[in-house]
Amino acid sequence: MTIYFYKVWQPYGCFSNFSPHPIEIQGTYWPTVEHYYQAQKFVGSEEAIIIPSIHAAATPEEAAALGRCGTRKLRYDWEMVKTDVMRAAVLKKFITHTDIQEILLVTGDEVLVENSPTDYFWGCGADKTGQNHLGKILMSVREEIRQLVRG
Ligand SMILES: Nc1nc(O)c(N)c(N[C@@H]2O[C@H](COP(=O)(O)O)[C@@H](O)[C@H]2O)n1
Repeated sequence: MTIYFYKVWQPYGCFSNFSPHPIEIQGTYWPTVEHYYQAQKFVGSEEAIIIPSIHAAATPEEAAALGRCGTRKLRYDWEMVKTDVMRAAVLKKFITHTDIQEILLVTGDEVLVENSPTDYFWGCGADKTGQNHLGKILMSVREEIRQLVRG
């Protein structure tokens, strides 16, 4: 059975990058994966001045709105690095928070799908044909943590 998730308040909401699970990466604490991911779009770019505002955003929705502002230029290599950036953040989230790690592990080998009606890259999109990269990352993180737990 495929497990669909999207909004934080829906079933499996802890799989959303908007869930309130802080992560620490290279000595900096980020309130959510979404805060971290949106900020990384500008690392080393001429728009890097926006990073502290994204970090301080009161909600992941606000962080996403800042990062998605169409007039800001993203770092030149963003398309090449964005899935690695996301995977590192999602792995950190599920290693740090053992309560949701358990929820992830209990999904066994089920297919996980971000049921975004608009996102055909991270999610499956409105017609379910999207690439579902977030779901794929979660499944690969699940496998990596399984190996770590088994030792
Ligand atoms: N708008 C929105 N609301 C949510 O609750 C979501 N989980 C998402 N999806 C996330 O949006 C991020 C992609 O952002 P960019 O389009 O690359 O700026 C990614 O974290 C998705 O999982 N969207």
